[in-house]
Amino acid sequence: MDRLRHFAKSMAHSEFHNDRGELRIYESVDELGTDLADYVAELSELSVKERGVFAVALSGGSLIDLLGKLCKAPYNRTIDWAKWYIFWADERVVAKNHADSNYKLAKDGVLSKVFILIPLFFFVYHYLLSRKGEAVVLIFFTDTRCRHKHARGTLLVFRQRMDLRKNVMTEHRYFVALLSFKTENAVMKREYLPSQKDEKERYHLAFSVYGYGEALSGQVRVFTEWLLNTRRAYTISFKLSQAPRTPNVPIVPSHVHSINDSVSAEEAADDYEFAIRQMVRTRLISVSDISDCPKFDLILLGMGSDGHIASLFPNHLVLDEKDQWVTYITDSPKPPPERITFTLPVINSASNVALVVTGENKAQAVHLAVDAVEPDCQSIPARMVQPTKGKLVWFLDRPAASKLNNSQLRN
Ligand SMILES: O=C1O[C@H](COP(=O)(O)O)[C@@H](O)[C@H](O)[C@H]1O
Repeated sequence: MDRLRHFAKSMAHSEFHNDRGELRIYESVDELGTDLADYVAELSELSVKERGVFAVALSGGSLIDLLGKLCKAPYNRTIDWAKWYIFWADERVVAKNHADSNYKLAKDGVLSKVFILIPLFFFVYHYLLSRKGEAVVLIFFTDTRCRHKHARGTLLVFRQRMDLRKNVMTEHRYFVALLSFKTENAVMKREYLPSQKDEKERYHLAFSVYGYGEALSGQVRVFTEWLLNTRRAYTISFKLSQAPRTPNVPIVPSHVHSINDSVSAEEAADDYEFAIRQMVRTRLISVSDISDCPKFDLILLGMGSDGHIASLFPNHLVLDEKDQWVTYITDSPKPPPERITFTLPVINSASNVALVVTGENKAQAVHLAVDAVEPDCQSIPARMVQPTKGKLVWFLDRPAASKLNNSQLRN
């Protein structure tokens, strides 16, 4: 199976190594997205095994779309999302709900598909842990205002997450059903519930969940009690506006570290560095044994057509910053002007850095960043990404690789 996967993977892209790291070149953006998700998932697994957590820094731009496969099967089930700590390698100093915010981009593209199930999942999971050996019924309600396929998707993911925790679940008999609140549908679907009265009585708890505002939750509870013939029903309700559009995977909201958007760029950079220092102190982020810099398990970078990475632009003074971990600029050549950014020492202290670049408009910058060319290319920020001890991997599609010197890499 593994050999097959390896074969399939090696067919999908060409892989080369030079002193600029590992270059992976893909025939299509879709293949790139699949391999990128695989790569992130493998690093996450490794890091969770070694350190118990995975500290990852994201960028904005086209990278977020390319990370989209992480929210889909199999990664939504197999990745231990609860162990992820998420940061931004750069951020625009705008409100979190502003169209230019890198946080918003990641939230809409990836993280919003991860938030909503958390309270429910962890609540139920911890409840189950405390009721060892007892039988439990979980009922997911939906109604016509909730689109059923999404409710079913959520149910499916929930069930899979529970099944993944086999060591806990073997302690229980549990049962999951999806019902519609509309009475006629509920009656129709009663076959999903334990049928015998004595069977019913063995289930002591009902969670009725999904898509309701406060006003309806009481009715749902009464209905649940009636169905289960028990007074120990428990109801959790979500407002319809919070209903997820796709099945979710659980990232813990407090593990998502976005910038303070209500202060100046300078203060936001200081605050962000302070937050990272706290995490280094508790070793949620490792520390480099060469510098005193944080050692992220993975930093994911995009690259602009001018060769900028994070918010480090060509010929900008902050490229020389050696002391700060996070710095700020107020004169970004690409709008918006105010940004915060990881500095090069932090990027180069990471255990892994991925540079993800697609499109022909970036081919010249890729050539200048990767190939051995004239000295003035030294000022291309992407060329300055040289992890001291870590590993650098370039994910390129064919058009982005089309100006590389080595003809094997171009075709
Ligand atoms: O402004 C930025 O641009 C770069 C590159 O973006 P892309 O859309 O050309 O991929 C991005 O990596 C960075 O995070 C962002 O702030």
